Amino acid sequence: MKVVKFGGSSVADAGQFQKVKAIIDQDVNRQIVVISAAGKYGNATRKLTDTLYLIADGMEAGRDVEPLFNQVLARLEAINIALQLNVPLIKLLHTIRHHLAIRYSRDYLVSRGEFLTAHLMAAYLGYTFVDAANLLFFNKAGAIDEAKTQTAYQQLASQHGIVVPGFYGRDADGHVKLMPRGGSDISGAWLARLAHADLYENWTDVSGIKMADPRIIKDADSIDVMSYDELRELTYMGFSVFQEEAVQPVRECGIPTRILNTNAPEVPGTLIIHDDDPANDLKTITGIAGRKHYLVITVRKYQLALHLEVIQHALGVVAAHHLVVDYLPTGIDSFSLLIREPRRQVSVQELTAEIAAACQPDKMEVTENVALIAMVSRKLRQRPAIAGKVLAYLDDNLLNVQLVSQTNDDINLLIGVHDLDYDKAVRVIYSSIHQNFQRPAPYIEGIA
Ligand SMILES: Nc1ncnc2c1ncn2[C@@H]1O[C@H](COP(=O)(O)OP(=O)(O)O)[C@@H](O)[C@H]1O
Ligand SMILES: N[C@@H](CC(=O)OP(=O)(O)O)C(=O)O
Repeated sequence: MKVVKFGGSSVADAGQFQKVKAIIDQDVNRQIVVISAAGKYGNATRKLTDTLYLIADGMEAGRDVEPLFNQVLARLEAINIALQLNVPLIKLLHTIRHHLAIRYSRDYLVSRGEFLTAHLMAAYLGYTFVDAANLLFFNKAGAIDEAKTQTAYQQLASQHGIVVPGFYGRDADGHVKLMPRGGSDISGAWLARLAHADLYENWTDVSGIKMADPRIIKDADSIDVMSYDELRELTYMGFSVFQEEAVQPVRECGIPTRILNTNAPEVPGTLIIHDDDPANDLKTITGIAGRKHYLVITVRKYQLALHLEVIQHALGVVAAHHLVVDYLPTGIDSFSLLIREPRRQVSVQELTAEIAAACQPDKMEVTENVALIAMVSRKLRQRPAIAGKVLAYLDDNLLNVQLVSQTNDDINLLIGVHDLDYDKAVRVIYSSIHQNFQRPAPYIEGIA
């Protein structure tokens, strides 16, 4: 049994729906289908989910959202008509608006993108529509309530030939709750776990995971096989092809995931397997990912090791503002907080002043607009000189490195550069990997 998730790009229009059906028809094991809201592909330049967020913003601000609702209807109706599905979209939308009038909920509204798209797909495949609000339950803490979800899954009339909308479930108070952006990957991973699937197929618009973001490196190599550990690091650092929270449900029960391309289904894509699986190849660097807009605060204090409570105080300040510290590199007399966007709650000046008051440092340095680039591989430990080689290569290309750190598990080498240098640094690092860490003539911008 396979659980198959189709991303928004795979269900963007009637033509994409036809590709999905061909894929389902080709393998009888594809019985549980998770669907995102119609996304971007071809002429469709906006995700349905983004239109729904605009409607939510408009409704909350008291603006006229009629034209946006009409856009939603027109987009889905085009699929309905082209494929002769006879899904009562006008009636469904009417019910949705009735619900919103009685009790407005942003999560409910935005989740209707997957709800309606999945209705269309169920009709097209001849599968049963199963509402995720009756299947995936969250507990009070916002995590999946596994026992309740398992019970709901067991009670399904049929666990074969079903279509489930992704991206949402039901919270402990009985209301629809959205997952983070890209959350249909998470729904699919949970369905795979519930069904004890042999494989979780995640269908998108790229032929597997590339070693680097294809929007920066057009012809980046695909990764054939990688481990969940590596994937987790890379998704955390911005590999947007797979939602980071989708890793754990499948990793824990040893279900492999394959990332596949709906537009080129014959290409094997990327297989993600258990961390200790010997099938993991010996590639030194599996991938490069990154995020921009970090704030780096370095606190210097003589004999820090004897005053570790200083770090606690700094973290207390950051936590009080609900900020996320992704990394915390430490030295003998200093530590750095690598703080991620968004930081709307507090200004940099206020934050710095509060940390100074809490830590009484000898010195503090604050750097804004830092981009972090992670080179991820389980094999870094076996090639200790790589950090030096990459840094030399960056230096040859006149890139100013603001920070270097290697995580303790040796899976992740982290390099910080200015936001403006991000794309170039990714290209340089990618190119250095391709040169097998030799130091050839400096890389020239524009020749990736
Ligand atoms: N390392 C990477 N490998 C493959 N795709 C990546 C990578 N990093 C970013 N992406 C982007 O992720 C996109 C697929 O994710 P997403 O837009 O969520 O698709 P879908 O709508 O199918 O879920 C690709 O089109 C690609 O631009
Ligand atoms: N539609 C939601 C959820 C999702 O998973 O979408 P996609 O599979 O297109 O990334 C979003 O845009 O965030």
